[in-house]
Amino acid sequence: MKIKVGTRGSKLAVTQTKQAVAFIQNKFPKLEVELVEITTKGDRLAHHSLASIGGQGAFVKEIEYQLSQGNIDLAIHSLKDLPTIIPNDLTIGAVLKRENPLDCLLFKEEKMTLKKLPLGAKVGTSSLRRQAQLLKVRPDLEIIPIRGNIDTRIKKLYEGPYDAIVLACAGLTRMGFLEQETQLNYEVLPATTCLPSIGQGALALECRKEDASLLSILTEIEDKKTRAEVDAERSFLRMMDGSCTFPIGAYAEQLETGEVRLAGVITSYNGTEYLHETVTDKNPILAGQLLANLLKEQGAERVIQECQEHVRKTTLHETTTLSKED
Ligand SMILES: NCc1[nH]cc(CCC(=O)O)c1CC(=O)O
Repeated sequence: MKIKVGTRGSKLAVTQTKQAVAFIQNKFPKLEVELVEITTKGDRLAHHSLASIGGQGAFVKEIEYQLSQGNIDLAIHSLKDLPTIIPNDLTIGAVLKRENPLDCLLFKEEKMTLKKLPLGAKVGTSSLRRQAQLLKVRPDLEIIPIRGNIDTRIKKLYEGPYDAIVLACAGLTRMGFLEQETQLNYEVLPATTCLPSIGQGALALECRKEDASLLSILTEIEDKKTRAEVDAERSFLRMMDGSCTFPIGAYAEQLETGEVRLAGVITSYNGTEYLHETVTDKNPILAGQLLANLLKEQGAERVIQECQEHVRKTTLHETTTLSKED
């Protein structure tokens, strides 16, 4: 059997596609794979704001189109970039065992930590979720937008106005940036400080629903624990209407009992309003729904609406805007 695997051209996308393909071929050595590079609107317009090019979905839509058309058979995405609702003819055939799901602060200076950053230090992120959770513990920080792929952002840390930037551990690890010889100065942000983006650290393997032969392979390589965890996180996001722009984070962990413990956060843009809850349930989808309902009871919808109004007001005259995720 031979399949075409689509990937974006960014270094991270190519790296993680190759890692996933190697993993599949290790279990199915007879599977032949051809890599097809797809340039998305999001990649071509990397210097524009995400909101102006159609949000995070812009990276995904063109790849899904090629999948639906049959030009490729498999797409490998960072799950956190994949909207909770995907086209009807497509499905997530497998999720792979996830990397460290947490966020990471990279510092310009050696031996720096979040606690030790000087008053008013400049932190680069275009993610409202990261901004809000950082400002909750350090209201004095100055948040400055930053875009571009991982390499570009690390370069900007050293060449730009930033004292620190925030990136996901997973991408940094896959690209080898957290190995000792790179000598980057970093601190992993614990879930108690910064809940990650829904699905962060996991790779999703998307294919056509009707592609039974590929689906049977994907079922075999699926990491069931990761699937349960991201099902819970995505169920929560779906209930909160994750297509909109507001700070939302979640982290699920499947316990030894099989139950899923799910923590979630919804905040105002600067973290002064902060709704945080944890639920545990044996059904991941239900866990997500329980959590969403708990937070709604505490006023989540008002916090979200106020945040969206703030974003609308502050981004009217700017070319660079904040997005749900960066
Ligand atoms: N939207 C950008 C993006 N999409 C996936 C990752 C890497 C982390 C992952 O796979 O979850 C990143 C970079 C980042 O947020 O630092």
